Amino acid sequence: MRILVVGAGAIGGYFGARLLKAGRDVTFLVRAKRAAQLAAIGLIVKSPFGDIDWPAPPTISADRLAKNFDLIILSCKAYDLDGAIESFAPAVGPGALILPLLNGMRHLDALDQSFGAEQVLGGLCSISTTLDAEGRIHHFGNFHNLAYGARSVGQAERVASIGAALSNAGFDERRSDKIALEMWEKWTFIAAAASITCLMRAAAGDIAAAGASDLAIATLDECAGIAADNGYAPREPSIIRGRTMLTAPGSEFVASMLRDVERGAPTEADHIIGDLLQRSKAEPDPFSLLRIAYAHLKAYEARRAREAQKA
Ligand SMILES: NC(=O)C1=CN([C@@H]2O[C@H](COP(=O)(O)OP(=O)(O)OC[C@H]3O[C@@H](n4cnc5c(N)ncnc54)[C@H](OP(=O)(O)O)[C@@H]3O)[C@@H](O)[C@H]2O)C=CC1
Ligand SMILES: CC(C)(CO)C(=O)C(=O)O
Repeated sequence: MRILVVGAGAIGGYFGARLLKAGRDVTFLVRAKRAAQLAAIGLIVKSPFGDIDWPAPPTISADRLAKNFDLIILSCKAYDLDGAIESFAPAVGPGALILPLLNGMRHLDALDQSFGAEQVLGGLCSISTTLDAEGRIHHFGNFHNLAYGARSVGQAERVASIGAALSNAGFDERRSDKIALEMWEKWTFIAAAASITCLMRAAAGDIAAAGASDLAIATLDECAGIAADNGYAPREPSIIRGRTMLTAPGSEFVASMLRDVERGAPTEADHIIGDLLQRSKAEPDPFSLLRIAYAHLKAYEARRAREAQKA
């Protein structure tokens, strides 16, 4: 099975490297800067599950793509989605399946519109990774899960065909028969985690130390309420897991969005928090924690844009 990984960043680079190491046929679609980095230092992953140092991994640029890939793993940030769709479109033949790993849900609409819903799977990953300035991928924590699944009955048979390509590759992989619900559960958690850790500019354990874990729980409950009102009430175990992660004393857990803010990078605030807020069916509350977190991130982005214009 020929796999195209779109973006060799923190997520695409991590799972792509594990797949390469497991002997799978992987090519990374990259832009010029990342291509140069990979050619110079290779694909480097630092992980508690074992480091990878893969010299000159297979890469391709958008202008050289042909329709000879079976699986396209999409791992760009949401704000790059339109450009990424344009870039990898030449690789999408009638038999290809697209597996997006972005947080949130709205990307599915854009992908369905461009390629047809029958080619777009549901997918998510739970992992904490970041790309440093030199292009190395750092994996934190002790989880690296990837879940995928059919979004319609028509996809069920085709989705089974990618199991062998993703399994036994050095990360936890799972086919889900409730992928839409799992994506909403992940979205609920990441929206709350990004909101509270960005708002506090602190890790879960620091928020607990400040005696503010109740705010983390209130944010999670607000997100879960929106999911429920949209027909995807998170199941009890996912809520308990979320509460535990967001309130654990001493925990260094932060959402990747806080790492983006701390290095002055753009954020996925619109995709992860703004879109969830927009789907709220409750009476608007001007002082909702989610709204305050979103305003905080939009103010950060406004300042970032203003300062970039001056520079
Ligand atoms: N990091 C994490 O811990 C987690 C992240 N996620 C989600 O995964 C998604 C990806 O995040 P992450 O990997 O952290 O982001 P990164 O910014 O680390 O990586 C994204 C990569 O996509 C590349 N890219 C964007 N557009 C294109 C294009 N047109 N062609 C080729 N490459 C392109 C970027 O390349 P370039 O260098 O050229 O800009 C970049 O390397 C997000 O939705 C995030 O929310 C989910 C779970 C955990
Ligand atoms: C919450 C976490 C670490 C889980 O994968 C994540 O998705 C993120 O920080 O972007």
